[in-house]
Amino acid sequence: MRTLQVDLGERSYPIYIGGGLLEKAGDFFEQHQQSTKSPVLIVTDDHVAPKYLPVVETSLQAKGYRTVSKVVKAGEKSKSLDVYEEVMTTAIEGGLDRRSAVVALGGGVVGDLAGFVAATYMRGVTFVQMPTTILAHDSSVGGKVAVNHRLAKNMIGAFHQPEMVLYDVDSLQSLPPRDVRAGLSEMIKHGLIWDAAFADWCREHTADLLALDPEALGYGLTQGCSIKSQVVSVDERENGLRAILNLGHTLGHAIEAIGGYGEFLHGEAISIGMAAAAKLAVNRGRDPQIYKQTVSILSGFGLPTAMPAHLNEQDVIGAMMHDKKFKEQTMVFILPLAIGRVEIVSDVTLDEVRQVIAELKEEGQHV
Ligand SMILES: NC(=O)c1ccc[n+]([C@@H]2O[C@H](COP(=O)([O-])OP(=O)(O)OC[C@H]3O[C@@H](n4cnc5c(N)ncnc54)[C@H](O)[C@@H]3O)[C@@H](O)[C@H]2O)c1
Ligand SMILES: O=C(O)C(=O)C[C@@H](O)[C@H](O)[C@H](O)COP(=O)(O)O
Ligand SMILES: [Zn+2]
Repeated sequence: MRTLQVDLGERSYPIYIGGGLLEKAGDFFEQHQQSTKSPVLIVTDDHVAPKYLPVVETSLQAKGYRTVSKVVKAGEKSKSLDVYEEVMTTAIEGGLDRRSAVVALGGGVVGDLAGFVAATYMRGVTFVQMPTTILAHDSSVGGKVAVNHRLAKNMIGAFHQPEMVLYDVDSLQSLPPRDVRAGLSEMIKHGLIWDAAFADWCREHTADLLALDPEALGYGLTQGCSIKSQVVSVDERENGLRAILNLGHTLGHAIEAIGGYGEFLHGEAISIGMAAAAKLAVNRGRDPQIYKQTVSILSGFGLPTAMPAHLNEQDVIGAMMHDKKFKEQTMVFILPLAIGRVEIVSDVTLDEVRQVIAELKEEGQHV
């Protein structure tokens, strides 16, 4: 097992990464929740529950915790205020008190939803992340929790750090291939924003990662979590540096929203967004190799890098204008300076965005 630490003063917490950890959930829980046996709410989805819920329930119950479970429908649509209210109802009916914990057992959807419940139930209770997707190496670390609004992603949320992240990498073996690829998109992002050598390593280990080779996965997830926690430790609430974690998200979130939170997976939309950011950087005079290399690594993983032809340019721009990063008539974009290095640029005009959308549609015709 590898252990990383997210350094945030009194809100610091460990990330445990290894095999067989869900079976030991009760032991880890006791270490972190020694003083209370208040009921625990486990939030999961209907793909994850049949596979991993019983083992977590059994492990917690064996240590004397009473558990209450809420199984939501799998998929991005469950990151909604309606489902949030349903989970709250389960928490209240289940008798959770102020010393209770909420556990997110699943991917980023369950993590963001359960985290927002933990942040707001009785004004905030303990939160534990048990990620079961590759993508969740990103979402389980850093404390951003939220649900979506019909008009814009993650619009209703909070910062609420977990007490610990228990990352059982054995669980990843049951992921469908599409979710494997989408999860690797955020792993590649961590290389593109922070560490050229790690981006290279991802490219060189494309086949191993797609095949869920345990050694490659363990290394890749540890590096991804480590980069994420280094950034978050410097800037917990996104007053500056943390914005770099948003590479590809300005456009990506718009694509997810206009796709009705289901047509495109988060990692897929972010892949298109990363290609767009690289193209924008090149249009602003950066080395054309940046775009070529970005597209090469992403497409090597089978990720999309072209703007889908059926997406209407005006709809995309309209959705982007609801984003947290829209200010007056300009957009904040994270743009690559080179592979492994990015800058935060706050003066990208809508015309530049229109041009990139058109160019990425053109690229799509050559795929
Ligand atoms: N809070 C953050 O910092 C942050 C960071 C990145 C992404 N996110 C959010 O994360 C979400 C995407 O996360 P995701 O890609 O994990 O999606 P997800 O939670 O929907 O999981 C993807 C799919 O895999 C299934 N699944 C999960 N674990 C499985 C397993 N072990 N075996 C088989 N199937 C399994 C799920 O049921 C789902 O169908 C988005 O909402 C995105 O906005 C948040
Ligand atoms: O943790 C962060 O900060 C990120 O930006 C990570 C992103 O991968 C993630 O999708 C996040 O939820 C986006 O945050 P938002 O503030 O743009 O909604
Ligand atoms: Zn993301």
